[in-house]
Amino acid sequence: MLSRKELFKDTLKKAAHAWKRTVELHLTEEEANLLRLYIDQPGYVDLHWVMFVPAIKGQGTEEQQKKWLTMAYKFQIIGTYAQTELGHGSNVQGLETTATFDPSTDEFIMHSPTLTSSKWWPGGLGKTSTHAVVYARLITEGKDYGIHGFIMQLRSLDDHSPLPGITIGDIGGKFGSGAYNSMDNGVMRLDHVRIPRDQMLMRLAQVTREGKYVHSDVPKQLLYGTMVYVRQTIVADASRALSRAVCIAVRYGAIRKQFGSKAGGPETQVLNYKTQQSRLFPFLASAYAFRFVGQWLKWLYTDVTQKLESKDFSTLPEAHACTAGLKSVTTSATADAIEECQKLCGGHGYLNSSGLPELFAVNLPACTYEGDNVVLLLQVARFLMKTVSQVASGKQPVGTTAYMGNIQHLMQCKSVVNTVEDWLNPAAIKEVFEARALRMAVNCAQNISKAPSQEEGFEAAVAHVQLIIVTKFIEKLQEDILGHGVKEQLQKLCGIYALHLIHKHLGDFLSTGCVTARQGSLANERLGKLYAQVRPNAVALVDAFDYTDHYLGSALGRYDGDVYSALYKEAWKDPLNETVVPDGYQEHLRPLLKQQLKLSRL
Ligand SMILES: CCCCCCCCCC/C=C\CCCCCCCCCC(=O)SCCNC(=O)CCNC(=O)[C@H](O)C(C)(C)COP(=O)(O)OP(=O)(O)OC[C@H]1O[C@@H](n2cnc3c(N)ncnc32)[C@H](O)[C@@H]1OP(=O)(O)O
Ligand SMILES: Cc1cc2nc3c(=O)[nH]c(=O)nc-3n(C[C@H](O)[C@H](O)[C@H](O)COP(=O)(O)OP(=O)(O)OC[C@H]3O[C@@H](n4cnc5c(N)ncnc54)[C@H](O)[C@@H]3O)c2cc1C
Repeated sequence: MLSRKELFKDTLKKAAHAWKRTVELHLTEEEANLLRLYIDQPGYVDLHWVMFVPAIKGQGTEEQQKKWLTMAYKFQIIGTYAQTELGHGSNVQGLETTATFDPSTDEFIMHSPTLTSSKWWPGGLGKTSTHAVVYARLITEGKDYGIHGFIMQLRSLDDHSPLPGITIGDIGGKFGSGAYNSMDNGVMRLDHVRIPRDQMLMRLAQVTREGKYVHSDVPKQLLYGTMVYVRQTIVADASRALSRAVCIAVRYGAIRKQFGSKAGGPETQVLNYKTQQSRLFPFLASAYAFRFVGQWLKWLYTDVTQKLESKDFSTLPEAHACTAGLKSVTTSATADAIEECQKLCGGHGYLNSSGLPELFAVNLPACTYEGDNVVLLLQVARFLMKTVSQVASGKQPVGTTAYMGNIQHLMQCKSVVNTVEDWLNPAAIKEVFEARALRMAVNCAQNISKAPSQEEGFEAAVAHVQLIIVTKFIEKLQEDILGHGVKEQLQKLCGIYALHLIHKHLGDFLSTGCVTARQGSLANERLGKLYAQVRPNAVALVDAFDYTDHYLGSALGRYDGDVYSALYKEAWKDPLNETVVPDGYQEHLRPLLKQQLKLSRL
């Protein structure tokens, strides 16, 4: 119900309070991040911690880190990540902003040469940030060395006004009434703004006092390292958002009743309808699947970071492919699922008080930010094509592509599934997913060799990423899982996750010969049985997410199920209900009604 200005100020207030508590309670960086989650409104702090600080950590020298991170940790400065421009987003190499070295003053001149080079979108840039890591083309000795990161002060630390040569503002309202409108995504034009040479982030490359460009011995892809880090955190965000939506839809489905009453008896809970289960339970399974793969991805990222510190860059391509692919698949599935959860809740799901419209609006842009999902899947495809060609030349693949080493078997194997029960076997499931992913990648590599096209491989990338998610779910079930019967429930959800993908992508499985039509139909039969088995525990499985009513923010998803009185109470809070006769009655309704009445009496 807040206006844009009120919403923005409310976010500033909450973020400031969280910061105060962080200091008072001496929270670690990880704990502070968790606390920030409960602000639950996008705001400048997200960019400060999730992008500004990691960019300096990953791309700054030790000296630069000491100087800037000390200030950033104490919130003496607030930073953002200014990469995207009005005319350029996905194609980072196409950015136009320039950083031209001037040896006479030992400074870089930061400039926006065109309208399309205006920085556009960075969160917190519009009204809040005092500093930014700005990405620009480095030009020295008359040569363009491509994109590099620079730390720039944007606003005065005394009165917050923009520094000379910097034009800065908010880019305007966004999708939905609340959602991302709490964030001041910004626009910035630079008019020959000078910054000291040592504000170029110099871990990857340096410019000497004389203006000579020197590249370090680290791969230039580390320039994109911040994006790898954030994509990994976005997978965890997606699983959280999806579990919130599913929690609302499952709990409401157990309360809502329609049809089916016999002789005046109670109607049927909509959650008992098979159509409702087949639409909703795959999302329940996905919420668990994304959580487990998110935990694994966090481990992978930590592992890669440790290797990078000891100058082992070998796992960087895999980390890029995994983070890009999983960010893409999980955020797309989550946005689609939240939208479907609204429909699963019928008309009430469309009310803001259901919590679903806000959840959708705030998570939808995750399909775009931090790399458009299609563009990222094409990066995965590129990685797969390289791996296929390495396998062809005898190299043994490792990590998430290790299955490709089993090429002889996987290219010709036939699924062992013969009965409905066989689809309970994790090894049988894994094999068909591996065979499908490999066959699609190999087909794609063959097509590309005939008619090279960058866009080939999208589907193969999806198949590979789905295999990763299924595999990590199966591996999770091999761990010790506490709690009576918990493992059995998770096994059912794992089955639902995998088999619903077989159902959804049956065309791929059939056309690659991984599954026969009969096996596809057995998978559907198994799926129907699993839905029925999960039904009695569905509410417990969403209660297990352990969300408070306050955090869930939904009249439909209340823990106590007292949905109708909550909806009724929420309706009366609407500003339209502040008066019985609405504003505007005197000017617009009354004259009209009176006139029509007069006419009818003539
Ligand atoms: C705020 C959240 C709201 C939630 C609601 C409330 C809850 C609050 C809780 C908050 C909690 C957490 C908050 C999380 C907040 C997230 C906020 C995010 C805000 C968004 C920020 C942004 O969007 S920043 C801008 C992002 N931009 C992009 O991602 C651009 C995408 N484009 C690219 O990355 C590149 O252009 C490209 C990879 C597509 C192409 O690069 P290039 O032109 O160089 O070409 P190549 O394809 O030739 O690649 C060259 C080689 O480099 C390899 N590569 C590419 N990328 C990487 C990488 N990242 N790492 C390693 N290697 C990489 C590529 O594979 C090629 O290798 P070879 O094949 O070996 O040559
Ligand atoms: C809420 C939000 C917050 C953001 N925060 C920040 C921030 O803090 N800092 C920052 O720097 N940026 C930020 N961004 C910008 C974001 O990173 C870009 O929007 C994103 O990288 C996509 O780029 P684009 O908008 O240029 O889309 P485009 O690349 O123009 O995409 C348009 C369409 O073209 C398609 N397409 C593009 N290239 C290809 C290709 N090669 N093959 C096939 N299809 C293609 C895409 O799939 C898409 O459908 C934010 C964006 C949003 C929405």
